[in-house]
Amino acid sequence: MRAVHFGAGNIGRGFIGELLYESDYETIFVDVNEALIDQLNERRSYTVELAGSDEKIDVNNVSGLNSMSQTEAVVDAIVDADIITTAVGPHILPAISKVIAQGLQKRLEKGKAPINIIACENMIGGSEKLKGYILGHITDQQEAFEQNVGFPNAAVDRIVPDQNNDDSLTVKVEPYYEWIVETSDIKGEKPPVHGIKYVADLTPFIERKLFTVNTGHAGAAYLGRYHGHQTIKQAMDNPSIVEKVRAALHESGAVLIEKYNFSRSEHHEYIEKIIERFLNPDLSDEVTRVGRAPKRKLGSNDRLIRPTLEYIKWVGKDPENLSEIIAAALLYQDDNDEEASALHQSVQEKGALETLKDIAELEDDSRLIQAVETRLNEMK
Ligand SMILES: NC(=O)c1ccc[n+]([C@@H]2O[C@H](COP(=O)([O-])OP(=O)(O)OC[C@H]3O[C@@H](n4cnc5c(N)ncnc54)[C@H](O)[C@@H]3O)[C@@H](O)[C@H]2O)c1
Ligand SMILES: O=P(O)(O)OC[C@@H](O)[C@@H](O)[C@H](O)[C@H](O)CO
Repeated sequence: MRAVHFGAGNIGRGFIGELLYESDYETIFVDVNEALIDQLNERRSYTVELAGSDEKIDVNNVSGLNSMSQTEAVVDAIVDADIITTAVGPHILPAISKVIAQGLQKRLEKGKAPINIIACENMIGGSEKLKGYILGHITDQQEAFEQNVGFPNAAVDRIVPDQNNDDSLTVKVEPYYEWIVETSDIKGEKPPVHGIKYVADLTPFIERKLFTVNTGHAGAAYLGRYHGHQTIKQAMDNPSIVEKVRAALHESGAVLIEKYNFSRSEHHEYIEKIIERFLNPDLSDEVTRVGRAPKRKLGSNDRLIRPTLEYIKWVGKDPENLSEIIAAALLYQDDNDEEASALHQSVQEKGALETLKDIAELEDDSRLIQAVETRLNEMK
């Protein structure tokens, strides 16, 4: 079987590539990083190391293509693929949609078997979103497209920090992982990938993941940066930060428990397990990686604003800890991060609250704005 995977970065190589290999796929990684692509083609193999153990997995049968300069080859790879996956970042999905559309169109012309495209990005409805971008490039055969191309939404969870290994293809990852895929939009057979858990309704799973793992992670990153810490572990070793992150996860958790009828004790165990993962002594994860793209993270449907608005709506109390994380996100600075620079400039020009209202599409008198204002005043 053949997989075409867009994005040979941390999660692409360190998670999706590993599971595809273990499921007998040959994987063609499509990326824009020439050096990485050359190395994949030279060696056809790389290693995944499980942090905290001696276990190493050699991932074989891999190669690389450039999504910008080798479009014809990418199109042909898509024609012969059995599955397509992505892990490029939500903002890159529009950029890869045209070449995917060309490949799919050619598949349809040749009457190939149905195929599924799974976006493994940290967002709600990622595959569906990608489908929207791809549809913008599908000029004919729309009906065949709808019948033969599935875009099942997914939730992926494994912490893969930026890498700093002697071997530049090696990826060190945490042993834990979860890959959940919704069955409702699958076309043809469910892709036989070891490690995927198929569910009929992804909503509770993606919300639990995004509003616990990623809400807590963002909390550690933004509060960590505010207090001068460099890594997530250092931030979480600060007793005041770990308590605020835990309390924020109990705020988002109160909503999740209520909405999805999760067992309270199991959800509290889930929170503690995540805090333990953030404290992993065998991984070094920079707050700048976890805090990257803060404008995206302050979006209305993302890990900070959605759970805070829902806490106000469902629980009716002051979202004390979630709003402190949002305040810290508004004060976040990283000159090497385009979104962080734009955010900082906007905060300087029109103030933190106006910036938040714009990014998160909130009203002046919103309780969330008032809560964040209180926290900002306390933090000054
Ligand atoms: N790292 C994690 O812990 C983790 C865990 C779960 C989900 N994710 C999600 O996975 C996605 C990727 O994250 P990551 O941490 O692997 O980032 P990354 O930066 O390590 O990898 C992204 C890769 O995409 C490539 N890319 C950029 N533009 C491209 C284009 N036009 N065509 C093809 N490739 C392109 C980059 O060169 C890079 O290799 C994000 O949506 C992230 O939220 C990450
Ligand atoms: O990838 P982002 O930028 O959406 O979020 C940063 C981290 O929180 C994220 O990559 C986690 O490591 C991952 O979601 C764990 O499963």
